Amino acid sequence: MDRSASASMPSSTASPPLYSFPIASFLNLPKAKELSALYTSAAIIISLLVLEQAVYRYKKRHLPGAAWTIPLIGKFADSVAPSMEAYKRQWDAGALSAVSVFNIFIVMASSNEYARKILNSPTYAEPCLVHSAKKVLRPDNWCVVFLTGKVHVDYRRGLNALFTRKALGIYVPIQEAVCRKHLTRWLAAAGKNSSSQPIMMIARHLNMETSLAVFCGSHIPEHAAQDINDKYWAITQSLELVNFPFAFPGTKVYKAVQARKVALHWLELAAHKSKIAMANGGEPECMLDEWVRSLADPAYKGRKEFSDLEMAMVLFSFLFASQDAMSSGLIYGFQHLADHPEVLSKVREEQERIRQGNYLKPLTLEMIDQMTYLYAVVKESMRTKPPVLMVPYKATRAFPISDDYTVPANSMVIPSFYNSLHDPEVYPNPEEFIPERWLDPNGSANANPKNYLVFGSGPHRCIGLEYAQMNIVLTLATAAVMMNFEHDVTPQSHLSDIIATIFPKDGCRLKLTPRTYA
Ligand code: HEM
Repeated sequence: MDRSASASMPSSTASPPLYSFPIASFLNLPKAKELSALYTSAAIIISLLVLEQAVYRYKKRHLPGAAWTIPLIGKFADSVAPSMEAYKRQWDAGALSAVSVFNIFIVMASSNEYARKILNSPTYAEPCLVHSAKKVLRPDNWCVVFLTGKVHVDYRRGLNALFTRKALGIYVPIQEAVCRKHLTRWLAAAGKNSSSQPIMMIARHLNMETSLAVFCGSHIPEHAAQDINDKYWAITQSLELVNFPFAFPGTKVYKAVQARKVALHWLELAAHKSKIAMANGGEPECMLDEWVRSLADPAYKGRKEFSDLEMAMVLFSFLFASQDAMSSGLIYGFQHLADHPEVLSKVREEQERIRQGNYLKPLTLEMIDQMTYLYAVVKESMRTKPPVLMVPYKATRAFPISDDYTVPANSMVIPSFYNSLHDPEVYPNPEEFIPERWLDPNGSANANPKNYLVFGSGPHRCIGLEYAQMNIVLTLATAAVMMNFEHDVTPQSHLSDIIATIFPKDGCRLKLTPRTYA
């Protein structure tokens, strides 16, 4: 007898089978009270959804943009995986266009006129960091981007001492030493592996170590710079337009906050050491020293006391503002030079002339000033591939941006730089990389400086722009004399990834070999 079969099939007269359910209750209709609650909830939800659409349409008025917004999330999907193609479609839709993400109403400004108007209207609009950026920078950080009006002007004035020509002159040997160390390492690695390698992460590392050495000199140990670099990628990755709202362990913002803690720890220690060194009569050897020295200058009128933590927070905000933008500028600089051998050979001719054949002679700011052609290369490289595509601002009150449109108060308003930098009237053949356009003082590129929005415009214009350009020039000059670089072009080389700033999708694969006379 098959006992197992009988055991598994309970008879209908025994206890009720496990799969039976109360048929009677299933057939029961919901009670009237429950029904009414159901209808009320449905009515509220439908009204809210209709209201959401009505508010969107009311704010958008005649601006181009989707006629309806996707309920609740809007264009969330586009902001999670941003692409150049989607942005270009939005910019080309109109000089002003509308979009909504999570019910945040956003006006995108793509023309030069409107982009500049936003950047130069501090009474109507101010920079607004994405949610994650505030958490990463610390909400109590009083860095420049959070300030407005007179406090902002005074604060910036106090930091000007860090970017004077005297200060830049102090930074040059530091930058050159780090650059040579890293490029030598790149060449050593290339010597062991003859295939091309992406320079994306090694260029970011070079940039990070340069920044930390310029900011802190010998007040930060080399292993700390390595530690900060290793963790910094978490910060870059957290800079999405929309993040999970709470920094729970495991989230991108949580990891970024941990990385910031490590960086602030080392920067605070460096500020402490710099104060001691300057108090003992030391000569300024880095940005921190120059800052401490300028505060002690009897001619200096601003606030004199800054705690170690306050100084660390300023330096961290510099890192935050520059690490991704500088790396993008640097990597595209390499890619453009490798793709245009005729430009690279002109760069080398210029180096030969300035260095008078002595490639080991230390660089000075005066020598860098003479690199006119390389400066044109860097300017053109960032025009064609602007590291920062746009900066989010917030309308602090109703902002009459044009004759027929007023941005509603509390909307996000985003000036985009791409169309200004690719305007064919100002830059004929705008997609082409032509450094020569910057060499003619009367040419249309130089005659229209207001189109060059790579570093923004107005009261929040980049504070580090001269240092930034000088650093990219210095790095490319050193690379041009130390190494040959050949671009391994892949189908993704000329597509851009947007990871806070823009990068070649394949990470820019270069094959490096040493130049014999460097
Ligand atoms: C290629 C490199 C860089 C690019 C493309 C770049 C671009 C920008 C842009 C577009 C802005 C916003 C301007 C505006 O709202 O009008 C900005 C602001 C800023 N940048 Fe840069 N930047 C670069 C490097 C640097 C460096 C090296 C530093 C510091 C060492 C720096 C520090 C800052 C600061 C502190 C602000 C905020 C200024 C304020 O709110 O007053 N940036 N940058």
